[in-house]
Amino acid sequence: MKKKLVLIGNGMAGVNAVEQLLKLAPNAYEITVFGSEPHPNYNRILLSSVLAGDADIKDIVINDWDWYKDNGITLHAGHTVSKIDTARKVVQTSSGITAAYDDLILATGSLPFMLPLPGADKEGVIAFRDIQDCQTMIEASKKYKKAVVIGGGLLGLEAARGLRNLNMEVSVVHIFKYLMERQLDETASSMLRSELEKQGMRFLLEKNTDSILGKKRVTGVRFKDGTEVDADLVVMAVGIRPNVALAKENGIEVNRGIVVNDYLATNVPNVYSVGECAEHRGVAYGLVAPLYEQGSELAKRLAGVESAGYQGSVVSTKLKVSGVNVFSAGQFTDEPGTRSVRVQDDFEGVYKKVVIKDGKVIGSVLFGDTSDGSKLFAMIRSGEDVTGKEKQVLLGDNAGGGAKSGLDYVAAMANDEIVCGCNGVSKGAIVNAIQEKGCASVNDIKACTKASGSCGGCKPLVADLLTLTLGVDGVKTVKEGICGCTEHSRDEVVEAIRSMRLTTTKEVMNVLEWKTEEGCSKCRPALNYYLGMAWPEEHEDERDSRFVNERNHANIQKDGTYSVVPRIYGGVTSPKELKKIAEVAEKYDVPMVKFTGGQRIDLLGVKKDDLPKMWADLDMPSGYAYGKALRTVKTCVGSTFCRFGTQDSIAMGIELEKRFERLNTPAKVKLAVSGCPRNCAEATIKDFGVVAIDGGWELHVGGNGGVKVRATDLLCKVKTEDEVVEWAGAYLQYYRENAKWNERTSEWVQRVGLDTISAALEKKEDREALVARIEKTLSLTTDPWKEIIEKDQLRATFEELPSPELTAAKQ
Ligand SMILES: Cc1cc2nc3c(=O)[nH]c(=O)nc-3n(C[C@H](O)[C@H](O)[C@H](O)COP(=O)(O)OP(=O)(O)OC[C@H]3O[C@@H](n4cnc5c(N)ncnc54)[C@H](O)[C@@H]3O)c2cc1C
Ligand SMILES: NC(=O)c1ccc[n+]([C@@H]2O[C@H](COP(=O)([O-])OP(=O)(O)OC[C@H]3O[C@@H](n4cnc5c(N)ncnc54)[C@H](O)[C@@H]3O)[C@@H](O)[C@H]2O)c1
Ligand code: SF4
Ligand code: FES
Repeated sequence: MKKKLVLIGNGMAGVNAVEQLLKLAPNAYEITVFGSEPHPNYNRILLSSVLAGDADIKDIVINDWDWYKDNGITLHAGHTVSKIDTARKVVQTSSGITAAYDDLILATGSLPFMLPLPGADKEGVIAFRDIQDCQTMIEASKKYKKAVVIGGGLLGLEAARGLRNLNMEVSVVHIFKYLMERQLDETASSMLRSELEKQGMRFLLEKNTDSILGKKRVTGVRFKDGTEVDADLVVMAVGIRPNVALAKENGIEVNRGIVVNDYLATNVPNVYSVGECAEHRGVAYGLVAPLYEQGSELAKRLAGVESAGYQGSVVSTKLKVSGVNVFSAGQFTDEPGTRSVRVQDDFEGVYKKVVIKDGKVIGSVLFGDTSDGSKLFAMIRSGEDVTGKEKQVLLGDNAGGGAKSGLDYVAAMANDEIVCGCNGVSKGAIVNAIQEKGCASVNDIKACTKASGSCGGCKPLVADLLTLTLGVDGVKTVKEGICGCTEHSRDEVVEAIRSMRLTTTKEVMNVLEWKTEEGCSKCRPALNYYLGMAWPEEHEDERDSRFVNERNHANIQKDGTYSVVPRIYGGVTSPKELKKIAEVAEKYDVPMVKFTGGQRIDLLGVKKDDLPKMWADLDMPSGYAYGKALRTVKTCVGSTFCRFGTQDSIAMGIELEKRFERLNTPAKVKLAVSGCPRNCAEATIKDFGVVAIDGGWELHVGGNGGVKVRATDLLCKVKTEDEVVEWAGAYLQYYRENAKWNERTSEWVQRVGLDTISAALEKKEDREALVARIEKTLSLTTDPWKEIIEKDQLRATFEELPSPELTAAKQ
């Protein structure tokens, strides 16, 4: 008869131990699992990705409901064990379910630490630990604007990034002067802070929280120094505590965590513990890699496989915030007896530090370029002697001597050594996937073994293993599908549209065998754009494939109202135009009239059914403030009035705006023209910036003043106004034809490189061909609001009344 195994805690550590046990001894136990959360086992690590909008809840399930059934496991999800009778070997849930065991695993994880502040029980004060918390944040972001995250550690910063992606204003409160002080030194921490500030996060450092303000729901946070910050949502990310209450109440020895020996056994016979709740040699871990190592040892023990037992783990961390590469491992601070090698490149934003003691690498911090992370981590764990080649550890062979390459490292790894700590995948499992299952790219390996699918820190090692096993030529260059509905890349899709003359999204989906019938919110607008770009005459814009703002030709606001932004060429208006705008604002009771950063006037708080009437009364062109299109052309006063001006920037700005208005582009496009190098129109943070110089103009490209600030690259200098217009047209069309949908010029220029763009535009005949194509497209555009006003059926969608045709059809 099978023995009975009960697992309390359906989380990452406990279920991983069961998975490993099933591999070693599939028939040894009848298994019962209890989990408080009403979900199957999921990857908690990826909650950060769910919050950031990069993954769905369904994508993060590790073992679905069927897995339990297929392995004969009884799962009680949504049930909390409240009692363990260690004498009778029975557990009981608060809902009354009982289960007898021969062996019991406690894997109850941790509880987020909630600061015991006055007001901490208010609505809107939460932790970030499980699916429920994640959903609460996503819901809150739909209604509220201001989030405060308390704690500038890994969790706090990942929460902050996610909340920024949800369009919330985020302030991170941290008790120390430096962020992530448990993982980074001051230099790396300062670099991290300035990078995150560029992403729009605000930091309140050295702040000790005093209380949470508000009546029923939180409205703010007060600090001990008397200052306050507004908040509609407060996320506490100030650390975790092992969840030990159940063990303690039932006579199992507990210190900070549940005390276990090298075989993960507690002081009570047949009771084991793994995961964040367990304390081994005085350490309770908070990262998955060590928990999986514990699981592996426990599985061996339960399966009767001899082993040396668990010896403790060295840990490494990687912050999962897109656009920021941070790695930390081992002991990274300088102590007596340690020496370190550092490299700092402020131009590239790179910092690397390796700490060495007694000839061995004992710790490392990397910022900006973390590609050496896995290699350094392997060195820390192996304790290899690097005496005499300390510099090569960081600088590679350029520093002389013979430090090992990444390939040497993976070659030297033992087969059972873990490559992907997040998913507990060994070198042997990866090599097996390559040799036996035909995996030939990092993506294949991810799909097959899960390695590299969580924090991504092991990707370089996985790539090295591929090269080692298959040779450079055998590794598949990975093409990324434009979304989950297809494996076809942007270039393949555009090529198919062109070569097969596909003109509707349905055709594209059929011909390229889309996996879903209707596509998704990512591919449908992208296809609609590519089709319009390739076939401006033949393709009919598919309104339903556009986002709500573009469908309605107005920006939806957080309260469900819209904004109206008429075009004001070059930011130049007249008393007559201003009077008209004022009259319309009064007539429709517009609650707010505001100047935008792009030199125009925003009428905010407009009801949907007033939109067509207001546009009819305004009789001005749409400013496309809502679209992936040319937005504004900002100008300074230039030589007309300014004593420094060398050229007429206003006339140039108006010329460009009139020429390119209504142009559909992969992502929004902003232009600016400055009348002299003082650059008052801030042309060097625009998608296309024009700066007047003595005897001509400088043309700048790829700038961005938004979340990721980027200064432009200088494309070229030209002499005449006509040349400015020609280059602008050629550049915009080249961008339209080559960028991915939703890719800003700042990202595109970095991806394809300025040299490629310069080469494509260098020859006059190439520029003229591009200009001819952009002019064709422009000649086919019409003002959307004029069209809506004129067409009853379109107007009816705004007035929320059935259109005359529909009414007639029903009668
Ligand atoms: C947002 C986020 C991002 C993270 N990112 C990373 C990362 O990038 N890298 C990394 O290494 N780590 C990361 N971590 C930490 C990692 O997720 C944890 O170390 C890991 O999940 C701990 O696993 P565990 O099984 O010990 O605990 P848990 O995953 O917490 O599982 C314990 C489970 O037991 C259940 N339980 C508790 N008591 C009972 C009871 N009495 N009866 C029944 N069920 C019970 C709990 O509800 C829970 O579901 C992250 C954590 C979070 C929250
Ligand atoms: N990428 C990753 O590896 C990753 C991501 C998220 C979470 N995690 C893990 O999840 C667990 C929880 O993460 P965490 O960041 O909450 O824990 P943590 O203990 O690593 O960091 C908490 C941070 O909050 C700060 N803090 C403490 N009290 C504060 C206060 N009163 N006001 C402001 N700041 C305060 C601390 O100085 C510390 O930097 C950890 O085990 C962590 O390793 C890991
Ligand atoms: S950029 Fe030069 S010309 Fe334009 S306003 Fe500034 S100083 Fe005057
Ligand atoms: S180590 Fe995190 S995904 Fe592999």
